[in-house]
Amino acid sequence: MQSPWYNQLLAITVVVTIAVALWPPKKKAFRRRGIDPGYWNLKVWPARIWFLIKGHDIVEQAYLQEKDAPYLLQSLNEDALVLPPRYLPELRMLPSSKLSASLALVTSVLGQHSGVDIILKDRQHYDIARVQVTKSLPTLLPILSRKVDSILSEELSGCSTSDFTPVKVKNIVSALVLRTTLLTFFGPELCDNTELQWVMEEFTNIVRDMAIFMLFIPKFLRPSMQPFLPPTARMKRLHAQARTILFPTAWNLSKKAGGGDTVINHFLTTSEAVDEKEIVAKLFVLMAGALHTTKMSTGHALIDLCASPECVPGLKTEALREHPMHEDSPWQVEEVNRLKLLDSFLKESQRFNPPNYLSFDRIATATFAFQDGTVIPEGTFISMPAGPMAMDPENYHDPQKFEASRFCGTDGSAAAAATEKLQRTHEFVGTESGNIHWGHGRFTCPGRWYASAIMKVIIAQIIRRYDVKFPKGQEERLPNVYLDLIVEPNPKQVVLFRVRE
Ligand code: HEM
Repeated sequence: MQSPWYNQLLAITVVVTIAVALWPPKKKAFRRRGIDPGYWNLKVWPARIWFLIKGHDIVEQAYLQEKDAPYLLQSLNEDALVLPPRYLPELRMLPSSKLSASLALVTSVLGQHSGVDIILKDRQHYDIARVQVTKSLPTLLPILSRKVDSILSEELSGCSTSDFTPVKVKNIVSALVLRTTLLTFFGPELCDNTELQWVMEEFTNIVRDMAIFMLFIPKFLRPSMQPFLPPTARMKRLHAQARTILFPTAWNLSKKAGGGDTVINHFLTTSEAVDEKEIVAKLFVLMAGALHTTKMSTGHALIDLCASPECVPGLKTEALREHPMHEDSPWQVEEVNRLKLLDSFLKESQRFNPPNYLSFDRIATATFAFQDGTVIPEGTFISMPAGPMAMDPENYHDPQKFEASRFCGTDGSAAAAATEKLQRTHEFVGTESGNIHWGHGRFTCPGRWYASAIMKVIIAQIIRRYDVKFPKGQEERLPNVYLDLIVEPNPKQVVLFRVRE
């Protein structure tokens, strides 16, 4: 007769063997790039750090070596499945019941711990950016145009027609984008409120700090630890501060604006019951998304003006044709829409400096299979290699060459002659094969018409009013800063400004 110890040992061995067999590394079918976090994620930290330092190179190399093969990549938080572009047509047809962009956004910043998950409640933030903000552009843009002018005059008050004045790109772009965005969100009374400016920028810092804390805490402990972490208290105070600034005045402001084309007013008027806490939470997330991306893209564009001085005369001629120098009236939306060369320049700048090297982030909310049989299990975080796609000769002729007129022909006439559909893909907001910098499909950035319009006004006004160039001895852009996959303009970059005669 066998001893009870023998039976127990046998039972334990069987259970462990089954557990190991049923618990292989996640999504084993796909090749892995970067460092494998290994069984039970034992090597997850080396994998995360490697991604932080080398994420950009890993994605680039993977595309060059095997662009049609999906691969797994341990990013800072989630384990992402990077899919090749050939799956895009199928992915864009999938219903929102199978793919979620908002959930991917929340997951990527561990936003369930910092309140970013408010965007999962409904689509109010998305609809306001897409519908109300875009519809308000004809009335909003002239107001923003005047604001751009006054910010430029303030920030460049030391500039003259005789000498060039050095200005940090980061500072001027930050002032322009932050204050115009606050004007759009809260109206003229609040856009220059420095406390509100600080509050709105601080939100992103706290979300980042919370995510960093959480990475060090095992998943199952996170919800119980969250209330005791320093970012939680900071976030609570920040929300309270925002409500104090915004809510005594919000209704009055909206009434004063005569129906109110501010984002806060759109939230108030489209909410069934006004819940200040919820509105502030949604405003924070929308503002954070709008600010960071628009600042980066505008910074890149300003630097590209200096890096490609040969494209400035054409852009200047176009801007002066649509808005002659003697006119001190603000830009109108129809005039901005006619800036086709500027559209093309901004698209080319974005092609070279995408906001993120991976785009089209989604979470599979149900298991599905592609036509080739590849199965994407529920819960998979998927992405696409936006950066390398934009530099693929299959998508763009001579992709390494910066061609300001690539999307419209040298004088803009090609775009004018093209069909309406073609014209639309040639706009900055348009997407063509190889371009997923605004995302793709049914969740494409809903704020892109607004972002494009304000960026065009900023760059067109700089071109009309100033000569810009790099400091003496600098011919090329300082290298971009890659923090994992985010492509930031170099924070040290300085541009010289001189008032045009
Ligand atoms: C140059 C500036 C901008 C860039 C490059 C950009 C890019 C993007 C990208 C890539 C996405 C993800 C789309 C997808 O995965 O299909 C996105 C989503 C979004 N963007 Fe933008 N964006 C910009 C400006 C703005 C602005 C100014 C607003 C608001 C007025 C805005 C509001 C949103 C919203 C609400 C989402 C959806 C978030 C969600 O999934 O819930 N964006 N944007």
